Amino acid sequence: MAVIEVEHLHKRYGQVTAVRDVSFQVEQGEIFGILGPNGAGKTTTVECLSGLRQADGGRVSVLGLDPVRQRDELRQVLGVQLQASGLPDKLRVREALELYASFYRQPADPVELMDRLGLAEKAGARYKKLSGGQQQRLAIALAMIGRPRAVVLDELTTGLDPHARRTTWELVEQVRDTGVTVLLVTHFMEEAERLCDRVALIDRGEVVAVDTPAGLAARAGQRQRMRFRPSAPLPEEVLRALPEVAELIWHGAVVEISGTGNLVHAVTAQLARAQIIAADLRVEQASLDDAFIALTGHTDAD
Ligand SMILES: Nc1ncnc2c1ncn2[C@@H]1O[C@H](COP(=O)(O)OP(=O)(O)OP(=O)(O)O)[C@@H](O)[C@H]1O
Repeated sequence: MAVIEVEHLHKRYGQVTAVRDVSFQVEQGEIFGILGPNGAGKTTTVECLSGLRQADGGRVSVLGLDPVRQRDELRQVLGVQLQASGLPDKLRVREALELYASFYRQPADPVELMDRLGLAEKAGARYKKLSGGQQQRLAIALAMIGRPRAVVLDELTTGLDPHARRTTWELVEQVRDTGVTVLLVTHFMEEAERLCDRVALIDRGEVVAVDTPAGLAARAGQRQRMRFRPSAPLPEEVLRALPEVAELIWHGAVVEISGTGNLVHAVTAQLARAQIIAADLRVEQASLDDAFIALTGHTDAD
C-alpha cells in the first residue's frame, strides 16, 4: 500500500505558481527522495502533504488521511522536520525532546532516542551550543519522538561538513531500518544517489521523472562502462549479443564493455554462467547530475 499519494498537486502564492503539477506515490518502508534545484517547489510540496499548507488543486493522502481535514490525526503518525527548525536558543536537548514527547499519545522514550541518535552526551546542552550536525540529529530525534510511521526530512544535510553529512545519512538509514517510511527533500544529487530507493525529480513545479537513481541515469540514455580482467577466455559473441552491450574492446588483458540499461547485471550474469571471475572490476555509471541535465535540458545552477 502506498503510504503517501500525491495526485496533480497545484499551489500558487499570489502570482507565483510554486507547484504546477506534482504526482508521486511513496511505498511503505522506502526512502523516497524529492530532488530538484532551489525554487523547484520541493518545500511547498512537503508542506502541503504535512498539512502545513492547503493546496489549490489536486489530491493528497498520507497514511490514508487528508492532511488538511485530518491534521491532528496525521500529526500522531507523521514526523516532520522542516527547514530551519527554529528552536529557542536556550532550550536544552532533553527539554526539547520532553516537550515534543508531551504532544503525542505514545511517545518514544527521550533517553533511549538520545542514545540511539548519539545525543546522550549533549542531553543538558543548549540548542545554540550544538554543532550543525548535532542540531540536525536533534531535528531527526524530534521528528521521531512520536513513534511515527513515516517522516518528512527537508534539506537535512544543508550546511553540514562531509563527515557530519555521512553520519546523518547513516541515521536516516537506521530510521528506515526500523520500518519507518522516509520522504527526503534534497538538492544534493549525491545524497539522493546514496540514500534513496526512488527519487522524484522536480523542476519548476513539475515532476520530470520518478525512478530509482540508477533508473534515472539509464532513462537519460547515459552510457555505463565496466572494465575488468577476466580469469578465463570470454564468451565474446554471447556478450556482444546482449541488448545492453553497445561496445566491447580490449586494452591488453583488460576488457572494457560499455552500454546502457542494466549493463552490469546482464554482463555479470553471463560471467557467472561461464564461471569467469571479473578481477579488478571497475564500473563507471552516469550520475544523477548527468540525468538531471539530460532530463530537464539545463543544469542545477541554471
Ligand atoms: N510563502 C511564499 N510566498 C511567496 N512565494 C513563495 C513562498 N514560498 C515559496 N515561494 C516561491 O515558490 C517557489 C517554490 O518554492 P519552494 O520553497 O517550494 O521551493 P524549493 O524547491 O523547496 O526550494 P529551496 O530548495 O530553495 O527551498 C519559489 O519560486 C519560491 O520563491
